[in-house]
Amino acid sequence: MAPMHNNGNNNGKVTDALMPYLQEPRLVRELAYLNGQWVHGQRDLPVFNPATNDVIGHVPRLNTEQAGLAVTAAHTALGPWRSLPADERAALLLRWHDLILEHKQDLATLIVLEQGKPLADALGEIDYGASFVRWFAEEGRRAGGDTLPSHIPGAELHTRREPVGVAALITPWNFPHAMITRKAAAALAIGCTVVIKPASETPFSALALAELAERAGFAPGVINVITGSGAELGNTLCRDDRVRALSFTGSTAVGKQLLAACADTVKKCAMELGGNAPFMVLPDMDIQMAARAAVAAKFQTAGQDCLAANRILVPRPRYEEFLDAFAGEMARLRVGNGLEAGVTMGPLIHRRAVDNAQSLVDDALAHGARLFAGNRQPGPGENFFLPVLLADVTPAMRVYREENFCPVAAVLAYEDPAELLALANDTEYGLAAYIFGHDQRLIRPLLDRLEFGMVAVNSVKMTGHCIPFGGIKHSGLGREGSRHGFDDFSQLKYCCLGGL
Ligand SMILES: NC(=O)c1ccc[n+]([C@@H]2O[C@H](COP(=O)([O-])OP(=O)(O)OC[C@H]3O[C@@H](n4cnc5c(N)ncnc54)[C@H](O)[C@@H]3O)[C@@H](O)[C@H]2O)c1
Ligand SMILES: N[C@@H](CC=O)C(=O)O
Repeated sequence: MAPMHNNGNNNGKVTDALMPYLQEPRLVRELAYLNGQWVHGQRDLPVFNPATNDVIGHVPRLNTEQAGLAVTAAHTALGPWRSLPADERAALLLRWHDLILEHKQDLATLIVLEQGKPLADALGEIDYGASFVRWFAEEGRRAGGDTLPSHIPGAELHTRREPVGVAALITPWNFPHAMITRKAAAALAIGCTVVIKPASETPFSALALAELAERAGFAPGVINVITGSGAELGNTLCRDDRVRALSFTGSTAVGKQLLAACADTVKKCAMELGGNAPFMVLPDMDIQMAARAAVAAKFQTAGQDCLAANRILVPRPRYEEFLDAFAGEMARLRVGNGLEAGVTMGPLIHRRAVDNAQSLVDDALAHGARLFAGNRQPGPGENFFLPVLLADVTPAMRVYREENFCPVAAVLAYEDPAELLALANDTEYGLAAYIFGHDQRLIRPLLDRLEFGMVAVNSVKMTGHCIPFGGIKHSGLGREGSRHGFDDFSQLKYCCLGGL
């Protein structure tokens, strides 16, 4: 299709591949956003559409000096921003929220083009992302401290909740919009300024958010978006003493490196890391309903979701019945380009992810798993991997131990409640767990003993602006969303006002 628009904002470069799809091409920025200016790097990085492998545009590969300049901008903007009345910060956030929803269709289309998920899911992500902006705008007006009963005669004791300072936000590619707003809205509402480093695979969603923030009227330096190598820029942000908080969402391996890099400057660190969720089917559960829920919980975002149901645990007497039902539900998934009507599962993010999926299946089959359903036909493009159902998975297999992050479902049978709990907790991860069933005598003890930060009973959906999203063990530190979302971006100051 011939391009309809020229956004003309990128020094002669035009993202021809994106233009035909957008109502407002100016949302696509191929420059980084630093101190209220759109800036170049010395080199560029290509951005690919995972469904076609076409290059859809370029963004600057900023160097470490430019990352430092972004921190300087955020540091300079901090004083005026934190001094604004909370109502004024809230008003700006609400304007940003309204602009996001006004441009929902374009923002969702951008997600599909750079991330691959189906358009309906991308539209849902924009609603989800915007909900954090509204929530924190409102909560920021109520985020105060406490007055304490005094133990010192004549003294007045109170605490204030103050912004921690400049916050670095490093985000992944699987939710390129919502993982930014969930952090940025909390940080900004409480009075921090931010430097955002989106994943190199999906920078356009982040830059579109910066464009809308500029239109909303945020002052220069309050919101900065830097693009380039994760390792180079991430390391610079972690080592800069002016950055007082790091909020990271991504893999456990990278999170551990960043935690170590932050030790020297003793930053507040929020870590939203990987998961390996158990999906527990109880003996009294309707099997067809359980299978439908398990397919939804496993294949969302083509399995590239931190909440994906990775280890599906089924009572031995209902095992084969469940496998049949799951295979039937899985067959209804329609794999293809996320822009095509009716597609329910898109491509994986890149070829490396496809190779990893294949190697997980090969490893499981070599260790005795059964390929129950799914096939080895190629998908509709290089980065596609068709859904696979593996039965008879064991703890010896990589697909059980690792966060598999692909459309491979692993099912195991359990004999009794003790084995169910032991299998569910048998992972270094501790993000989310699902229980499907009705028997309270089984559910209550599981709620007590499951080692996960979030547990959903009879619900695939568990996320939202008002809940404290987060994991334990190697899945992370801290919570996002809810009133707890402020904790990693704020610190208490205790004041003792003596009577003299
Ligand atoms: N817990 C959550 O809320 C949550 C949400 C979404 C994704 N995730 C996790 O994210 C992972 C998938 O995302 P990903 O592949 O983008 O993760 P990743 O760890 O590879 O990358 C995340 C971010 O870190 C940057 N980065 C990569 N290497 C770096 C380094 N050495 N130093 C500094 N920064 C670096 C990347 O550019 C990106 O911006 C999965 O593990 C998934 O579970 C967790
Ligand atoms: N699905 C999660 C993000 C994890 O990948 C969410 O809902 O926030």
